Amino acid sequence: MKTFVIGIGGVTNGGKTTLANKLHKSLPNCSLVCQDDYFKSEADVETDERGFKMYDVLEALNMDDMMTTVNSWTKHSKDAETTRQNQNEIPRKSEDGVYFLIIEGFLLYSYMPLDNVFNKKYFLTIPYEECKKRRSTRVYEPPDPPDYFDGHVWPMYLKHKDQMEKAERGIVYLDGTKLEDDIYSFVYADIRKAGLHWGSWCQARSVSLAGIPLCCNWALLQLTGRCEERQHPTAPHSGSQPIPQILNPGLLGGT
Ligand SMILES: Nc1ncnc2c1ncn2[C@@H]1O[C@H](COP(=O)(O)OP(=O)(O)OP(=O)(O)O)[C@@H](O)[C@H]1O
Ligand SMILES: NC(=O)c1ccc[n+]([C@@H]2O[C@H](CO)[C@@H](O)[C@H]2O)c1
Repeated sequence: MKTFVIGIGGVTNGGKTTLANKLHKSLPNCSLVCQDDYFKSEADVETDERGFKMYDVLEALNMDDMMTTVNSWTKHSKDAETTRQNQNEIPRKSEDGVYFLIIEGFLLYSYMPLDNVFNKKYFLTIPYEECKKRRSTRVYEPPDPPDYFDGHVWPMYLKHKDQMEKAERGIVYLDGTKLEDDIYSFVYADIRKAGLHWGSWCQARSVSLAGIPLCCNWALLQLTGRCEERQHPTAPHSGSQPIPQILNPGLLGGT
């Protein structure tokens, strides 16, 4: 089984959906899960002391349902591969045989059950002013009440980003003010680059699935010197030091 799970996280209006849709169209055998599809109904979302509906926290989302979807995709990919092998189909080139899953959302990297699912994590950032401007053109259901951006959305984003950075686990930051096509081309090339070492990568993943801690795979990859993939087998509790990844400084987000 060859699967590759891509996280497209980031700030509200950072361009996650735009990027995820482009990748979804261009990657073969690719599925897409959008976190926004798992919001609870308005009545089930808590209200804070100022009267703001607290949409920008994990509790506003049915994350268990989202995980069920992700796990079901993993199972289906596995079943599809088994069926193909049972039918003695000619094995395709390794890259062709990969099943891609894109998970897109604004609160991906502080939700622990998803953490080991990702093979590659991207995070789009845009500055406060740009974010506020883009958000003001959007109409959510329910629409943002006055002062919602400053009173709830942006503070929750900063909190989430802070938590994420404290536990940095191989996230590639993207500057969401760059041209849409440039961001897409960079990410697409980065994913293809990861695919170049597909064989060893899949081996590492199946070892982890067999129950050996991911940190062992991490060590294995370091020993074999496959630097490009160091960030993949992320081990949140392994105690290993985060390895900064600077693939394309021009696209790095700094906000
Ligand atoms: N690279 C870009 N440069 C300028 N504008 C962009 C860029 N990418 C997306 N946009 C615009 O920003 C707005 C938000 O984009 P998009 O819906 O992709 O963001 P998002 O992160 O999915 O937002 P949210 O999750 O909050 O709904 C849209 O109007 C989109 O056209
Ligand atoms: N989709 C929804 O139900 C909903 C309702 C109200 C607000 N939001 C906003 O969506 C963004 C994530 O894409 C968050 O910033 C929410 O505030 C979504």
